[in-house]
Amino acid sequence: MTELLVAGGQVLRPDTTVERADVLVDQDSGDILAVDDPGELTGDDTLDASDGLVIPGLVNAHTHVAMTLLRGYADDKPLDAWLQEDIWPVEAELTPEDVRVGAELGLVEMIRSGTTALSDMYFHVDEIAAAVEESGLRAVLGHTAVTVAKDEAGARADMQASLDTALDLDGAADGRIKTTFQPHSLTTVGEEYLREFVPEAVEAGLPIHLHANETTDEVEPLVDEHGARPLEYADDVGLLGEDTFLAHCVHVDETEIDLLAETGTGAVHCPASNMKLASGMAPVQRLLDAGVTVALGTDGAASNNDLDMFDEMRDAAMVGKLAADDASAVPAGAVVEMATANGADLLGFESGRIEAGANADLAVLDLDAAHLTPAHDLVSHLAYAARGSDVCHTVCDGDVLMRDRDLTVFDERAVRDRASDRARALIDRAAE
Ligand SMILES: CSC[C@H]1O[C@@H](n2cnc3c(O)ncnc32)[C@H](O)[C@@H]1O
Ligand SMILES: [Zn+2]
Repeated sequence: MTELLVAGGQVLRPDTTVERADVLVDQDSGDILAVDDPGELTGDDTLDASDGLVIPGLVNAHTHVAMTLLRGYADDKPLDAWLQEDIWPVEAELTPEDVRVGAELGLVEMIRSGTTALSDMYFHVDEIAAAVEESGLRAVLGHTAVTVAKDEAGARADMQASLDTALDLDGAADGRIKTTFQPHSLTTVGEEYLREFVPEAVEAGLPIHLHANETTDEVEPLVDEHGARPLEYADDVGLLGEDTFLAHCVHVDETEIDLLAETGTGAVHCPASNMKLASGMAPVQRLLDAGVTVALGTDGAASNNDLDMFDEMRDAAMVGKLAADDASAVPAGAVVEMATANGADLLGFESGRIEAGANADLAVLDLDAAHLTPAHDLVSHLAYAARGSDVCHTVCDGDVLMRDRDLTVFDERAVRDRASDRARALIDRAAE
């Protein structure tokens, strides 16, 4: 057995207290073996965390990782216009190799900023899976189906591809890859396709990930068409349940919040994307009060415009207070739980907590920085003051993916160069 000792750090424990401890990792199983007082444990290899804060690896529970290629390409528009006028026309030109390079760039950014698990919605998923396998990270992947503007054969083929991808890819990368069935949203997938394919996905035991209740432009036509709130309709077609998580949940009323809680459906809050696209403010404190499991996601880099989960924690706390008109709403400890344990729970990973038996997915922040001084409250710092660039070591599944800010996976310079070249060529193609 090869053992890694993460030594001398202050460690964020599952109850969101912080104590000085050593963390011993079994690199063969990829699990945490023990958390004990400093000096009590020994390992074959040591990661020095003596000036650091050791946290569970962050969980980005809703993203489109390959969209890094479109970072800064189209800004300052609302969701519908942004997708229809800018994003979808360019995405139609994306090749499998583009998606591979975009995913690699996003995964590099995640490792650098302490994210060790992601839940992704996109296409050319084999390329994303290959990038995830190479990265050493953990991911929930899937092919996202859209049926609007397709003929029946095309629509059914896309839904079937979502099912087949989820079934085929589950367990890849030695179990670091899991999958979800992914209807894109309640407006971009027709009711007949949801009624046909959702029961098949449920029958096959597949978890489900979709966008829901993101904008009023999406909610109002659904209410008009179905005479019910969008999540009542989602429940009627069988989408809600303990294995489903919904990205956004901005415009949810009390009935829908209760429905999420009763059915055990998760919500992934994407505060930066919701602010940038002016989609609205999600009622996060109300969701938490109702007992809904709320995780955090960046959404894609084209609507954020980065994949830094520290930004997301800060944004979630800030906009959560504004939405509740209450400075005590969505406090630091709550956003840290959303970005760690809650995300892991929704994605179905045994990570998100630093305790014996959990996956050894963790990040170490260098606390030796002006913006982290003084250290009254390190949970406060995580939520309000820390940045992705404070992360100095990242470990996933027991493997060190970044040590002293040097990546041990990917040739970062080459990934960035290829991504720049591919992004330029893509935009040129789309403009032709
Ligand atoms: C068909 S693959 C996934 C699809 O989702 C698009 N997308 C990116 N951000 C959002 C968002 O906030 N709401 C809805 N859809 C979004 C992405 O561009 C891909 O086309
Ligand atoms: Zn999204």
